[in-house]
Amino acid sequence: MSTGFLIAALGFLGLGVWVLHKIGRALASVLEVLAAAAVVFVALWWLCKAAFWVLAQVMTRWRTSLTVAGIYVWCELAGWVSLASILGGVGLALGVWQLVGPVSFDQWCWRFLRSWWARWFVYGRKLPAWLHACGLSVRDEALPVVVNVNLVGRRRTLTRTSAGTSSARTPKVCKVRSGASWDEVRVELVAGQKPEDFDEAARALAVARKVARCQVRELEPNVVSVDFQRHDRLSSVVSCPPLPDGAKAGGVDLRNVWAGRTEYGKAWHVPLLGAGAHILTAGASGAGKNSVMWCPLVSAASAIRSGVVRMSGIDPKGMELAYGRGIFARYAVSGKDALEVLDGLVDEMESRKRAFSGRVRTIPVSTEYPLELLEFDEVGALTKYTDRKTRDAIVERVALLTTQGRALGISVRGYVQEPTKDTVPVRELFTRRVCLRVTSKNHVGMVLGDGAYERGAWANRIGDSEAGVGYVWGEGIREPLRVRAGWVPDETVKALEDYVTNGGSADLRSRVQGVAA
Ligand SMILES: Nc1ncnc2c1ncn2[C@@H]1O[C@H](COP(=O)(O)OP(=O)(O)OP(=O)(O)O)[C@@H](O)[C@H]1O
Repeated sequence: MSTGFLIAALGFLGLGVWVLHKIGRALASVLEVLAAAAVVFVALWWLCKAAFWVLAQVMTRWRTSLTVAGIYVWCELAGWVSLASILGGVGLALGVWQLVGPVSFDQWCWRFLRSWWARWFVYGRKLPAWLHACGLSVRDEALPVVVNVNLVGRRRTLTRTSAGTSSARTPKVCKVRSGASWDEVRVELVAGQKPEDFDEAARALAVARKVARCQVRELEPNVVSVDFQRHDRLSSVVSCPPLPDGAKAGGVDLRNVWAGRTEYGKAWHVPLLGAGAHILTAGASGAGKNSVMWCPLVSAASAIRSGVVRMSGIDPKGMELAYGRGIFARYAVSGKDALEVLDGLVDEMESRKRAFSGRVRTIPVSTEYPLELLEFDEVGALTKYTDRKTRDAIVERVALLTTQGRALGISVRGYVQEPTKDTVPVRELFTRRVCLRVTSKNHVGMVLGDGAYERGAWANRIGDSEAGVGYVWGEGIREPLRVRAGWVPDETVKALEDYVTNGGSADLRSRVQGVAA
């Protein structure tokens, strides 16, 4: 009995082991199939991703793709030695070009290479991290919750994905243009951002890039250009143009008169006539207001000499314009005389209105109806520090001329040290403003308008040695532009006076009297 039971038990046990063995083998082969399928699936997934990435690169970076394809085809057909020798030859030719004509080399070749390099190796790689560090990324608070289940420790944890840059959306770098001194990086904003956010972060971005200046320009509602200044092109003095040779004096475009250079290495032109011609220049003592005044006059010398421009000057200090007194047909030092000059201009304006009303919308300037250009130095001396009656009368006349003079060929250019509303109550009426070195950050906004400082017009940080450097903003200019006025030495002012008055033989005052008569 016990032997039979033992045999039966052993039989069952054997059967059980055999069944388990079969089940184990079946499970193992199922798992094997599943693992193989998973490997194939993952491999296919990565393959598709890689193919998609390559396709995207070819589509979006077609120049790089073409270059790579070209190099590959060349190596296949002609071998790498010929390619290397040709590249070496091209490099040598470029080196010679750089030595012989650095300006044309930069303009036609180097800036494209530099832009390409900056796009891929500087801004493409580093800008997202700088933007994130400067608070210019949008953190996605609705990140997916990841559930970590630990079977061994029977513990479950809920976590969000990491909070680094990968969890935040940063603006996309669209294009980089690298000029001689500025890199202009065009970025596309992400939803939730506005251009003003970039304005506020401009200084932090400059620090991140380790440059002195960063300026933000709004190009489209969702695209801004973040400009980094690599070199200061305005660090050395800009010379004013030579006076024309009397006999060869050509016509002057009074809407576009050379006044200095911009930080982009281009010429800075100012209008003396038409849109943007009423210019207010503010700057602390010694900031270089006089070069902003004299340089365009030197450029327009032939037009002043020929009588197409008639100059008026108000010079409360009696020193600055007095140095070139001969070029001014009307001139005043005291408040009473200033009022007389302004009245003369207002009368001229009224007579032009009568002569042209209903016939033209903008009068053509000529020797008969010249551009009346008023240079009003130290505006504050007469609009704040005189008796109330004179002050009010002066402010009223200046307001009349700046609001109505444009179409009638009358322009006013004012200069002031302290740009507060008390000192220049009519400052808003000047259509274009220049802010040279000022003593306080608040003055920048007072001169150039709200938001100018945030947009990079840091006129309070201009150094004492940078006389003539300033920012221009106003009608016709989208963003504050850093410029340096051409430096006009005393002897050039004298030469200008000599040129305009034809060696002192022309009495410009008679032109006013002639018209009045
Ligand atoms: N564009 C310039 N480039 C280089 N140096 C300049 C320039 N303009 C002026 N300077 C230098 O700065 C000095 C002061 O200039 P300027 O007399 O024009 O200042 P300002 O602003 O008119 O001062 P103030 O209001 O006291 O008359 C000049 O004597 C000259 O040495």
